[in-house]
Order: sequence, then C-alpha cells, then structure tokens
Amino acid sequence: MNVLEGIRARNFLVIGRVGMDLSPDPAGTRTRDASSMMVAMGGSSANIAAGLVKFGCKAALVTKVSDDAVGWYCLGQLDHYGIDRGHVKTVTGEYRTSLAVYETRVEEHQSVIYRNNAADFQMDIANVEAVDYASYGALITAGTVFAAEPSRTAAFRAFELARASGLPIIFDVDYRPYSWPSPQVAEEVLSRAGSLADVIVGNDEEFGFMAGGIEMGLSKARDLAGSSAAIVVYKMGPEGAITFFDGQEIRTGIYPVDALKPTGAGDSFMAGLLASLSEGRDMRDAVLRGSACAAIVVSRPGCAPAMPDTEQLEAFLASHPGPTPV
Ligand SMILES: Nc1ncnc2c1ncn2[C@@H]1O[C@H](COP(=O)(O)OP(=O)(O)OP(=O)(O)O)[C@@H](O)[C@H]1O
Ligand SMILES: O=C(O)C[C@@H](O)[C@H](O)C(=O)CO
Repeated sequence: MNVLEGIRARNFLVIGRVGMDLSPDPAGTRTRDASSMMVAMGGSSANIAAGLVKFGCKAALVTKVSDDAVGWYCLGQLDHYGIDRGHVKTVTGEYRTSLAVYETRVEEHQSVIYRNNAADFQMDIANVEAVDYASYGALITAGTVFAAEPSRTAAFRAFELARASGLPIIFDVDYRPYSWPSPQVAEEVLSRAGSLADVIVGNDEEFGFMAGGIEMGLSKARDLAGSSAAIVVYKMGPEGAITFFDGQEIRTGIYPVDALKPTGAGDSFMAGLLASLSEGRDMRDAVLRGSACAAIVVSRPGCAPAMPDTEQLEAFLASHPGPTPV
C-alpha cells in the first residue's frame, strides 16, 4: 500500500497514551489561584485519534491505563469520542495514567505533566502483537512512546508488524524532554524511529534535536524526505511550515488567531492534515487545513474538546481572512 492509499482508507491505528487534562477554569486563571478545573481527555495520541474521529475517520488506540478511577475516566472518554479501545489494556500496581495540569493562558503559561510511573510506558510486546495490522490503513504514533521500556521495544515491534502488513508509518516527533532518561538517548532513539517512518511531522526544534543542533534541523528534514520518508512536515510555529513531498518544498503560512493557550496545536494539526489527505485533498490544502485546525484549538479551552469537525473547520475557514503569505 502506498502512503496516500493507506491514509485514504480512513482507518487509523494510533499507538500511545490517553490521559486526563485539568485546566483552571475560567480561562486565564493561574493554577495557583484555581478553585475550579475543567477536566478533559488528554494525551497526544488520544487527542490525535479524537481529532480524526471528529472528521469521520476511524481510529483505534493501543496503550495501557491504570486500573483506577483516572484510568476508567479515560476509558469512558475514549467511548465518548468514538475511539476504538479494544487494544487499551489496564495495568495494576503503582502505575498511574498520565495527568496534565495546564493553564488556559499564553503569558507565563504553565503546563505541568505528571508521568511518574506512567501506565502507558507499560505497553508491551504482547499488546502490540495482539493487533491485526492488516485491518487498518495506517499506523500513527508520537515520540513519547519511545521514551521508556517496555513501551520503546513494543513500539518498534509495532513498526515492524505494520511494515510487514504494508501500513504506512506516521510519526509525530513530539519530543518532551521530561520523559526521557537523557537527551542523548532521545536523540538516538527518535532518529531511529524517524528513519523508519513514511510520514514525519515535527517542529524546527525537534528536527534540530534529531540532527544534533537547531541550525541543522531543516537539512535533516530535507534528508529524510530525500531518503526514507514520503512526506516530511517541518513546522516553524508562527512562520508556518515547509512540507517536503514528491520532490517539492511546499511553504505554507498560519491562520493568525488570538490564542488562549499554546497547548494541543500539534495534535490538532496532525489530525487535520491526515483527515484532509484522507479526503483526497492536495498536500498544500491539507497542510493549510491542519494549520487551521491548530489555530482553532489554540483559540479555545481544552485540547480534544476544542478540535473541530468538518462543519466547524469550514465555518472557521469561511470567516477567517486567510493564512499569512509565504
Ligand atoms: N497562535 C497561533 N495562531 C495560529 N496558529 C497557531 C498558533 N500557534 C500554533 N499554531 C499552529 O499550530 C501549528 C503547530 O504548532 P506547533 O509547531 O507549536 O506545534 P507543537 O509544538 O507540536 O504543539 P504542541 O506540542 O503544543 O501540541 C503551527 O504550525 C501553526 O499552524
Ligand atoms: O500529551 C500529553 O500528555 C499532554 C496532553 O494531555 C495535553 O492534552 C497536551 O499537551 C496536548 O498536546
């Protein structure tokens, strides 16, 4: 199956965590002053899955959650969003489902993520070997699954099994330093994962990190597109993105908005990009729609709850003056 064909099957296997997000309510409140919290499903992989389902795609998650009230909350939320959780297993003992406390504010924004003894890192080979890869169109994962064992080995095994079934591998670099034993290990492991992926999405810092220096990030993205990957998206925050596809370098801008928070932009971008490609849209249009999805999420509270469906995305595009010129 080629990469676009796999995406067009609109049936994604998403590997990685689901967690609980808490944000002081109302928007603007600092955590230290909070008396009320908005609660929502979080975790970058689950967020991507939720975004895809909102666009009418199918998404199944592979991970582990704790067998406690927070884990059960996540299972309920996966059902709420319509994400298949047949491969979400519970783990007993002192492992805990990921918890994020982030502020809905941009200035002096605080995002505190609790991942001590994270349950999702207990995903193991048995978890990923239980999946029938041939029944999906593409595999998606985000970098944190590689940060610790047994999750790292299991995720590489999932890559092998996906590849053997002809599924394209879609990789959001999503480098979060706090989960890794050291930057050196992260650089080596994320580069290995990147070299195995067909679609790689990351920001300038993440490509720079894999390359060993921010100034080498763009060349790293270009090299990956020239060797192993069919699609590489190099995001540059407010400067937009450069997408390497089919021998072209496609530059796109962003849809400027008044951001309420920075969180969730990358997850929403990925969901919007893939959903748009799955609808047969061309690459430039798909990247721009991904950017619009990200802009929508940063301008509302919550991550998964803020992600748009087709109608909301169309309404945003119709009312927005358009992307920044490139
Ligand atoms: N303030 C903003 N206004 C409009 N678009 C934005 C804004 N912030 C981010 N975006 C869009 O979101 C995209 C992804 O943002 P970014 O590169 O920060 O992702 P990320 O670092 O992976 O995000 P995160 O890890 O917080 O989910 C950008 O390429 C841009 O299109
Ligand atoms: O991915 C995480 O663990 C944090 C999330 O829960 C939160 O929704 C976020 O930061 C999204 O990028």
